[in-house]
Amino acid sequence: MRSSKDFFRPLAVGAPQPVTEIPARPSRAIHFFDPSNEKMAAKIPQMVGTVDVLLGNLEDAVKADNKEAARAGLVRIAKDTDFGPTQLWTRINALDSPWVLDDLTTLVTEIGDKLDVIMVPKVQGAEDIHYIDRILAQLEARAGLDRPILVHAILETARGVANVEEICGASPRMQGLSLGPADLAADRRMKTTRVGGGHPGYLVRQDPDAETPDAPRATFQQDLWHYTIARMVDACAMHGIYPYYGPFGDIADVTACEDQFRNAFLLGCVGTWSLHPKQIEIANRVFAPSVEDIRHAREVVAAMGDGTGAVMLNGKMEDDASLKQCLVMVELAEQLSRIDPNLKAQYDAISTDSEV
Ligand SMILES: CC(=O)SCCNC(=O)CCNC(=O)[C@H](O)C(C)(C)COP(=O)(O)OP(=O)(O)OC[C@H]1O[C@@H](n2cnc3c(N)ncnc32)[C@H](O)[C@@H]1OP(=O)(O)O
Ligand SMILES: CC(=O)C(=O)O
Ligand SMILES: [Mg+2]
Repeated sequence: MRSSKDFFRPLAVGAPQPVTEIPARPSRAIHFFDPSNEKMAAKIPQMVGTVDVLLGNLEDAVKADNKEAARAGLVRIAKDTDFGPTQLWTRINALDSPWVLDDLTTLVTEIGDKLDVIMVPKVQGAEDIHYIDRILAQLEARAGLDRPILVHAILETARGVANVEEICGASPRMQGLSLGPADLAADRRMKTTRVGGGHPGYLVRQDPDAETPDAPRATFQQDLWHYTIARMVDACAMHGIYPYYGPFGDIADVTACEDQFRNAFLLGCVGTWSLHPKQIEIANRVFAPSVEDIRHAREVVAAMGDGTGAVMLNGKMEDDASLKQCLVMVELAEQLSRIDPNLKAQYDAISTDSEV
């Protein structure tokens, strides 16, 4: 175990000072692209400003024969593109793969100054983060970087879920976690073949009626991912880092995608992945508080005065704790307003309404 005094010392001579806090940068959608796919890659410069995070994917979904082309493509895109307010992330190959060492060496030395976050797949425990932490420090020192690259882990093995708290706390670089429902389902030997989302077989059924025991009984589909997302949210909150839903593979089913994203937002996630351009709009809408929620939250803030005691507002009790819930929403709306003029206009219009 590292001494708490050493936790914020660089892990290599000449590496940048570790951060003491992870900045709350809006990241409603982490948009995946394959840098070896020329058609997709050509679209990336035009997507800057339309999405909070662009992620050059090097791992699963990139063919083995294209791994080197994907890495080189990402370097080229990063060098040639001004990302403005949009963050640039990458997902490297797994730590036991033949590609990961070159992924890290090439990306940090060539475009480390452009990369905000490195996503690490199939993280099993703190030892994986310790490995990444040290090698990143060495490479950052070699590249002369002046700020550390942050690390995001995908929760996609049963062991990773069992170790989720230690993963979140393993390094000051830890920025957040995403759910990896496809690999996680396989690793747990779950019996679903879908990439995220629900399953019609995972349900509860209404009790039989005593008078008509043979009458049809309503069923209610349940969320397969509730347990894992809830664990992830608590582990991230405990360590001051950010939880994200992951991929929703049924690109055509925009309704179920929106539902899954909203469940994650309500439970505490700050964003999700987008695999196809049409999922960006869904994520941007869902991972922002609604105008109604902000109107209510501002009313509570105004009614609560110094923030203590209890008041009645529209027939409901509000107190110190509900004020804190409202402040979560108000702060998120303020952060998003700084980068999204449409949302700013919608939230600003509320003040005008209530002043009239
Ligand atoms: C379990 C996991 O690990 S999930 C993470 C890994 N998976 C991924 O990253 C998948 C990323 N997405 C994709 O590969 C693709 O979107 C697919 C394979 C799902 C669908 O691709 P297509 O069949 O080409 O979709 P579609 O025909 O609807 O595409 C429409 C346009 O959007 C483009 N497009 C599709 N996906 C993307 C993307 N992620 N980013 C940018 N552009 C895209 C296509 O190139 C196409 O362009 P065109 O109109 O100029 O021809
Ligand atoms: C997200 C991911 O990598 C998975 O579901 O396996
Ligand atoms: Mg995976």
